[in-house]
Amino acid sequence: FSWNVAPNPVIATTNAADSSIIISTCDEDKIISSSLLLQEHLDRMGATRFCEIGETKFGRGLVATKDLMPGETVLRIPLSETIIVETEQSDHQGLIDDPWAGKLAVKLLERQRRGNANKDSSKYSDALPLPPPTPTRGWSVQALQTLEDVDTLQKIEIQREWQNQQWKTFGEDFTSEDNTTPGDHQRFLDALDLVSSRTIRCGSKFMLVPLLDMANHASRDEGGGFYKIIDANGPLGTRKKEIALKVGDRGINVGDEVLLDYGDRNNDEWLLYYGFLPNRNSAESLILPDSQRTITWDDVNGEDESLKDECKVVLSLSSTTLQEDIDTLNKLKQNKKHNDDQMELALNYRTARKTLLSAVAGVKTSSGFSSAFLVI
Ligand SMILES: C[S@@+](CC[C@H](N)C(=O)[O-])C[C@H]1O[C@@H](n2cnc3c(N)ncnc32)[C@H](O)[C@@H]1O
Repeated sequence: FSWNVAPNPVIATTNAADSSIIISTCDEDKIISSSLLLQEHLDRMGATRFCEIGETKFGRGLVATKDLMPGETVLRIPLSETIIVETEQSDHQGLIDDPWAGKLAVKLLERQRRGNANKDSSKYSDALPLPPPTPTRGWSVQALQTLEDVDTLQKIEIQREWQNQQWKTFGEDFTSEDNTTPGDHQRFLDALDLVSSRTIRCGSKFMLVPLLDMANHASRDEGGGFYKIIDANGPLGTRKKEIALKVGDRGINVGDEVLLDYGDRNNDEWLLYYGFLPNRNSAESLILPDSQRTITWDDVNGEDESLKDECKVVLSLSSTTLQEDIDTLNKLKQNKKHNDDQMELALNYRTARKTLLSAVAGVKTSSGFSSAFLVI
């Protein structure tokens, strides 16, 4: 089990930075109070939890309220509180015509709309944060150029097309009750971005799970947990299905952040769907532009000289060295201004890419690639 959804190649034609975000509010206090209302609502609906919403080093997250051993359950949410789309294409990921994301986005927006009449319906959507800062959401030209990779720019474009396709296919479902109003398109794209960064998958079920989806990511090695659907006792001797979040191999102490392993994916996918990059990504892979060969960390210390040479050529095409990029990134972090997030993410992406290229090429930098991963 894992956060095993590589959402479809995704993206957007409108510039999100220029348009108002409608699905969630920018007002942090409001998100916090809505989160607490959601937590209380779930308690009333029979959730079991040994964690609570809290501020963590990754922003909002879940914090343990007691010590827990590896494999213990930290959170159980009744399946009736989740938003589910069933798909037959359970073995395929990233298919451009795979409809689960658009369908989930519509369901999410419907819940929000129903909230006007029934407050419980919108408790989940009210507590959602802004969509993550993926490159399709109004990145500056400078930030996009900083990625320094034509293939990545192409993927961003494909994702944009995919998002618009989803709007064409599912937008009508969402607007059928009234006519399309200004902002509907952006509202749909926001929902799609949220869905793409928060959905978990169990077999053919794609699910938005309140509270569980507030767990931030860490790999299993770094203490990330996992989830599964379980049978639990319901009222009057009945049985009911729940989704359980289980503690990872390191166990958790009270006050620690409860983390979830979202699954292995390369930095392109983290960037495009989640809007962040893990510090260490052992699953990083990239395609060399000339030979179209894929390199991964398994290629480090290999004996294929042509592969090494090609990596050196790719590195030589950049106007900056890895060390220069690391220095720039560190400077940016030290003097961080409000709107530097895109640049930081883009530079992180670029340094991670060059770190892998240097490692496979066998090129040493002063920071040393032998640490295997770039941890800044
Ligand atoms: C499923 S949500 C996790 C909860 C989220 N922080 C919230 O407030 O609802 C996934 C999003 O959380 C953020 N996130 C999760 N894990 C992260 C990590 N290890 N580092 C930085 N951001 C992370 C990213 O914005 C990601 O798109």
